[in-house]
Amino acid sequence: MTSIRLTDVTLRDGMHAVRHQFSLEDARAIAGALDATGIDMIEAAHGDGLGGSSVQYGFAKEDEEAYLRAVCEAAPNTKVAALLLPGIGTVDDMKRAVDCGIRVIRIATHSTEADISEEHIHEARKLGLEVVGFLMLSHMTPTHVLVEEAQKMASYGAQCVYIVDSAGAMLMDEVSEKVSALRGSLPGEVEVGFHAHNNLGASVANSIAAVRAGAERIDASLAGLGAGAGNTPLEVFVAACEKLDIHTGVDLYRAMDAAEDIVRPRMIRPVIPDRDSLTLGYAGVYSSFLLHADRAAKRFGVDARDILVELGKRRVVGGQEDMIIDVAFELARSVDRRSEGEKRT
Ligand SMILES: C[C@H](O)CC(=O)C(=O)O
Ligand SMILES: [Mn+2]
Repeated sequence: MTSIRLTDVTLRDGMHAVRHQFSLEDARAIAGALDATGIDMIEAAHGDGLGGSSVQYGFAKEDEEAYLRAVCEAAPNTKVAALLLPGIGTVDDMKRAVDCGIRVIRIATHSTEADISEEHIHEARKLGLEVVGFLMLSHMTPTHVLVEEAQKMASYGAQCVYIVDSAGAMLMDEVSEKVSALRGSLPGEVEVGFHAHNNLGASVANSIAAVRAGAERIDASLAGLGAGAGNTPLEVFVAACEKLDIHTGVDLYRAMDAAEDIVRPRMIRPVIPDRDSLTLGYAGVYSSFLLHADRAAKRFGVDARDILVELGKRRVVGGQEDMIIDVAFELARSVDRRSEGEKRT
């Protein structure tokens, strides 16, 4: 039987889907329900990681430390992790998170920029944290480059490196190719992880493909709550794993109940591949751009899909959120110019 470890991201990636507005009470309820499932790890933070609460990424409802303390208290049997994107979060943010009780840090960079994780990984190891490297928008990066980037993270001290399908743009063959290349080239003691988004409706199948290709850790979230069309739904993935004899250590019924009774009532929109979130996967765009693009589309009177397709063509990456407004503005201006031209003829 294959055994894997799951990390739940409802209280971090799921934050994007609720505009970072979970209350402390929401966090406690979700963390407590997850703790009861027996899951290995829970990630909690602003959707864009430590220090993410800002004009650029959207203000969170609660103070970061209060939020982390609430999750650690409500989930005493589960390791709590935080995400940190160098440039958004700092080493001081990480130290404060350690004081709140986190035991794991996941350091995220664009999939060709592992070198900016070196200092943070070193500092995290000095603090005694378990360290995971998180290579975002992995679909944009050829496999041999991804392998080099993962090797850099491992050489800095990461104990696990994730392939992150931030755009939900990958399908099973690509997942298998990338995961098995990492598994074949990293030292045996460095685990390989996979983080999916469901924009093409393939998150569960992709996560199973990752396990079959050698991934030891998989991310999931209750009811799939996450950016875009969400992440791999935890309860669905656990059920699929049971059928395939893959051991996760998660209690299926408790996960189903937590998804249904605790998370679904807290959703502010259905987390499904609808026309806009599907376009993220189709165009290969960062899932957390979805709500920003929806807002820009309304403001400038254009179709959010046109914004997302143009962002995909420009290969825009995380941190370039301001481009969403630029593109929406340009699209609106070209529509205005066309209608001016039509009036003249
Ligand atoms: C900051 C992003 O939301 C990290 C992530 O979950 C992804 O890239 O996917
Ligand atoms: Mn994600």
